[in-house]
Amino acid sequence: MKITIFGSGYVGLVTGTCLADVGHEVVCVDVDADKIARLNRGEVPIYEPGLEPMIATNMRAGRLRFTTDATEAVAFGKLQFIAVGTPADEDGSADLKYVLKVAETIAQHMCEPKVIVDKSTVPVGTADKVTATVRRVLDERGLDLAFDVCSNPEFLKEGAAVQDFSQGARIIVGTDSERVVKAMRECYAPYNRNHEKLMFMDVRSAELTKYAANAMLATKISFMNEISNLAESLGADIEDVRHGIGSDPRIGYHFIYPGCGYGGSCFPKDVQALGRTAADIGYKAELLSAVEAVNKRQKSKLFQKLEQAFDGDLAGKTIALWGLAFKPNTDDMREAPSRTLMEALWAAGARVQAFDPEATDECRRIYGERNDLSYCERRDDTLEGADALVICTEWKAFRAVDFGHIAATLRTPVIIDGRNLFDPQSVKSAGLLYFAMGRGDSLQPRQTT
Ligand SMILES: NC(=O)C1=CN([C@@H]2O[C@H](COP(=O)(O)OP(=O)(O)OC[C@H]3O[C@@H](n4cnc5c(N)ncnc54)[C@H](O)[C@@H]3O)[C@@H](O)[C@H]2O)C=CC1
Ligand SMILES: O=C(O)[C@H]1O[C@H](OP(=O)(O)OP(=O)(O)OC[C@H]2O[C@@H](n3ccc(=O)[nH]c3=O)[C@H](O)[C@@H]2O)[C@H](O)[C@@H](O)[C@@H]1O
Repeated sequence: MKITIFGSGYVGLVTGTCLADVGHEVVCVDVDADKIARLNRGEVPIYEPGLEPMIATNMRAGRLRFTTDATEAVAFGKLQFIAVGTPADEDGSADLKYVLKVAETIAQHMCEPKVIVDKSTVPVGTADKVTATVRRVLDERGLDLAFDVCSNPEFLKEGAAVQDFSQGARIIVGTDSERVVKAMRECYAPYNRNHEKLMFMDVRSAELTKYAANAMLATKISFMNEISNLAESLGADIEDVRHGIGSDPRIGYHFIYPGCGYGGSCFPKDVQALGRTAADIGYKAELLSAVEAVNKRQKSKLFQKLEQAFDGDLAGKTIALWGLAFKPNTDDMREAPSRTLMEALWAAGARVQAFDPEATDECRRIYGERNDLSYCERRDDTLEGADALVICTEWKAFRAVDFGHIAATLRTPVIIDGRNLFDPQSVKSAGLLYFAMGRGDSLQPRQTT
């Protein structure tokens, strides 16, 4: 099947590559000429495990191409995917200007019927806006061409995007058109062999399903962070509590890790956008507001713990920071807790010595070279001359450490662990002070009975 994908970011690039990998012919189009030039040279602009070799294989096989030429791209695909950004607007609603621009572009160039597939995360009612935009431009061109607009939200996670796309739990399609059902069945047939994954529903339900999924996941995290803060004050250990509640199959172990707040390009903006949608129809979405508020508070916890450890005086201190990305296995730093921390530390007159296995270049792109930020080549280089160690991201390479070496190298024996990676007893027995999240007893000997 011939497929065009507008937007070659995390979602567009992964979607296009995976669809080419199962045998479809794919053209990815982007307005970022530099990104397209890099892709055509075989450079992959994002870090995503497994993606680079898959792109290379499918480019060599002639099934995957990259272009900035919208005319060629629109002419190519029977399916025209929209996978461009939907960032938060000033009032928190999703900004649809990129989505509607693509709708306009498709309508300006199409000369035969097309199925337009909205993969970007968009508020309920967006398919109607895309339809109206396409119709307006076709009218301006004096053309009466058939077209369909459907919703096909994406549920992949960064860091596991290829696997999530290829082995996702479900494929949601919102449409009331038999033509779309047929086309989308053909597109996704390679993923639908083991059992039926395609779920067809009306467009509005599909659009809402995406926000409901992200809001539910964000709610789980904020709930756990709330309980974690209670545990901390009550002298309980959130890690024991997590195991205790996760063992109930109605709750489950997945996605209930407390931490230093959720980041990334999606949960923050999507919870906000759903709240905005609710406000627009006069509904006060109190749970969503609480989820956001708890997350905002949680992101400042690491700084507060440092202040606590240093009696409020961080001026002139040097902080070793492990993990810049908003989560492991990505170089994405959008809304990362590390940014909240670094910016607070700089405002307080402290320096940061940071290491991340993949996100250093991204950090340089965001913050550039500055006197109060050193980029370290190796994890343990951050410890040299540092007053404390803070862990922001749970990369695998941070899990096994020599606490004796950390204690001997840091100027002050303090670890602030935003991801609860370590056993408090092991840290403590190396002579380190351990401030974790929601572990009320982490500074005291653990009771064993
Ligand atoms: N990043 C993620 O893990 C996920 C993102 N989503 C949603 O997917 C959408 C895209 O997100 P990302 O891929 O992260 O965004 P991104 O920012 O990584 O990529 C968007 C791309 O679209 C391009 N673009 C903008 N206008 C264009 C136009 N008129 N024509 C062609 N290309 C254009 C940009 O240059 C950029 O390369 C958003 O709505 C997001 O909420 C959904 C699931 C997962
Ligand atoms: O719409 C999207 O863009 C995507 O948003 C999330 O994916 P992503 O943001 O890539 O990453 P997650 O693994 O969900 O993590 C998001 C944030 O939550 C935090 N988190 C996650 C899980 C957990 O138990 N605790 C926790 O604090 C992570 O550290 C991270 O900062 C969803 O998991 C995807 O299903 C969805 O498609």
